[in-house]
Amino acid sequence: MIEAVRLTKRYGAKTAVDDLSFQVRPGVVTGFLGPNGSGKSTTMRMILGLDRPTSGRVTIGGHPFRELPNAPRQVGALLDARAVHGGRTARNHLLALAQLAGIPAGRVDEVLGVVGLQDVARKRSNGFSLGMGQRLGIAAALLGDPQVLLFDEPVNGLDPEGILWVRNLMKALAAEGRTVFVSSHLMSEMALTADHLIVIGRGRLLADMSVREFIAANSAGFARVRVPSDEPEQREKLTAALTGAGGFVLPERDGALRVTGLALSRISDLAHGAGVRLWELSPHQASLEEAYMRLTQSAVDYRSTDDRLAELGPLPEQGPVVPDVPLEGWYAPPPPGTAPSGPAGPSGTPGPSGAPGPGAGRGGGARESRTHENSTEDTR
Ligand SMILES: Nc1ncnc2c1ncn2[C@@H]1O[C@H](COP(=O)(O)OP(=O)(O)OP(=O)(O)O)[C@@H](O)[C@H]1O
Repeated sequence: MIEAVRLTKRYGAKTAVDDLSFQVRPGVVTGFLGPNGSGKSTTMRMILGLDRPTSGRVTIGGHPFRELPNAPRQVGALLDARAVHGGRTARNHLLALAQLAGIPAGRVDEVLGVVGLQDVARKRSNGFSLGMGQRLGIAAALLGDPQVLLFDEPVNGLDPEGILWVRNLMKALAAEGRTVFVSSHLMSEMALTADHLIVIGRGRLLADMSVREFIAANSAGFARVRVPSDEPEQREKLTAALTGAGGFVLPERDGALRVTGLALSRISDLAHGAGVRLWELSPHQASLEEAYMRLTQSAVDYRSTDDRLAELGPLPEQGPVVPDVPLEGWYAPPPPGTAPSGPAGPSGTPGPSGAPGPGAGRGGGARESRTHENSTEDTR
């Protein structure tokens, strides 16, 4: 188990990690999520004894990393896949690491096979693609057959097949009872890989819960309403009626209206009262990616000026909604046969949802919201 207690790291005036306490348990994949610059890598570096905490502590199996006997055989990590001596072949790189850690050479060929690099084992790694470099980094992490594994953004640069492979590998390692801690800035990927989530923003803990609890605590139901496409004035009329009744209305890109704060029956009555014909009135559940972006939106350092998330307004107050069928993206209609029938929330929108579908997440997370980088902070 990894345990952080009031972990804090300051670089001059910058607080990269702020009073962070959490536990990472064996047997499950724990996703470590946060927008760019939220302190994930700094936390991982402190777990691995590469950075000293300003205050607080972090231990693995009860010991600080530097005090672990034979650490490479207990803890494996992928931090920066580019940190490889490019002049060496993949096999020689791993052999050097194995020798340092007293690991038998036979294990090198084993892990090369596990990561699928056996055919290029005798090629110099400076000719490797980013994805091959990631695989080599993962091979290095697996070398000591460790019980505790840390992966910092392991799917960076991987193609869809590689991403699936990493996902399955993480799950298999956890199923063997290992502690698997994986950072990412993409909720959509973590939702498919992790069982448990630790979410941070600006170095502070925002959430520490299972994926299922995360959805329940953070997602919100909404209604999608559509008027005939050739009657824009009807849309205006309906918007005025819904807003007047206390609803929050957001126009979607395809002409539909996204409504929160009003029950479906109330929306229907208001439309009828205003003499507006409806082509669609359907309940939806916000995507997991959106829930994540809502949670972290005040903790994002860099934001695009064209950020429609900011227009969404606050989450309507409601009890937890635990979804049980896959979510669709923001603008997709519900899949056939998933018309919900459960109890309605305050907005009258029972929740067809669950893990995000392929369309979940508009724009794929905070990285794409970045318009400029504060290079004075990136002094590593
Ligand atoms: N050595 C350093 N000196 C000064 N500031 C640093 C140093 N390392 C990290 N920081 C700052 O601390 C903050 C957290 O950085 P960190 O790399 O841990 O975030 P991250 O969540 O891993 O981000 P990303 O997803 O972009 O990799 C950032 O503002 C970063 O600029």
